[in-house]
Amino acid sequence: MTSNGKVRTADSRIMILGMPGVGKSALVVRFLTNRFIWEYDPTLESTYKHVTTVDDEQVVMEILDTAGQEETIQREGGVRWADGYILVYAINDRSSFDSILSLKHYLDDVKKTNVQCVLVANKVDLLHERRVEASEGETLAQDMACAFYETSASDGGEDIPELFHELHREIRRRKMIESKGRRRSSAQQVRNVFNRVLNKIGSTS
Ligand SMILES: Nc1nc2c(ncn2[C@@H]2O[C@H](COP(=O)(O)OP(=O)(O)OP(=O)(O)O)[C@@H](O)[C@H]2O)c(=O)[nH]1
Repeated sequence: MTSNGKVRTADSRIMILGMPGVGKSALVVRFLTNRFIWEYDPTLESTYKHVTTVDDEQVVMEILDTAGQEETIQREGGVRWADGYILVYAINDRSSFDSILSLKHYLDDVKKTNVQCVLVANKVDLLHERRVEASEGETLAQDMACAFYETSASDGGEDIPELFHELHREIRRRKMIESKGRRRSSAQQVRNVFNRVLNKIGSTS
């Protein structure tokens, strides 16, 4: 809520994606409540509005937690809505890691740009079941030009707030660059009109 009573719009809209069961809901709940809950309804898609502090600034985040088996059309609506994406796989599920790159290509295609994202390897508490090395996650994150975190929603998850904050920073950077670009192009348009008027005056005098 702002001081004049209006509901503040979100500073960043974040969508969380990954195969079923990798722990997307668990990560969101850990971020929002600092708790771990063992089971969630796998069919639910939920949006949360959350006020938090990033670099001493109060920000409003909207978070869309998707169900892994979502309809394509529903998912595409979420992708268009979001400013940035958290891509999640589980370290004990190789296929969830293998699906990440095509997911990133899908996001780039829908948004027609190289999207802002963070790569998260979840369930690091299950080290004895590891099927994906940390170095593979790091390399993939470098290829996708995004930050990489290995974490566990069930086991502490101290770095979970930081991964949401880092994505927010990336989104903010992108928005600043885009709004500077828009300001520059509208200033240029004014200059063009002005020049045309001057030329016209010059040619008639
Ligand atoms: N050991 C362990 N289990 C986890 C962790 N995170 C989630 N789980 C478990 O993994 C299962 C799936 O977690 P969810 O958070 O529902 O996964 P999801 O990606 O939201 O699943 P869908 O909604 O089906 O797409 C649940 O049984 C969780 O308790 C973790 O960090 N470690």
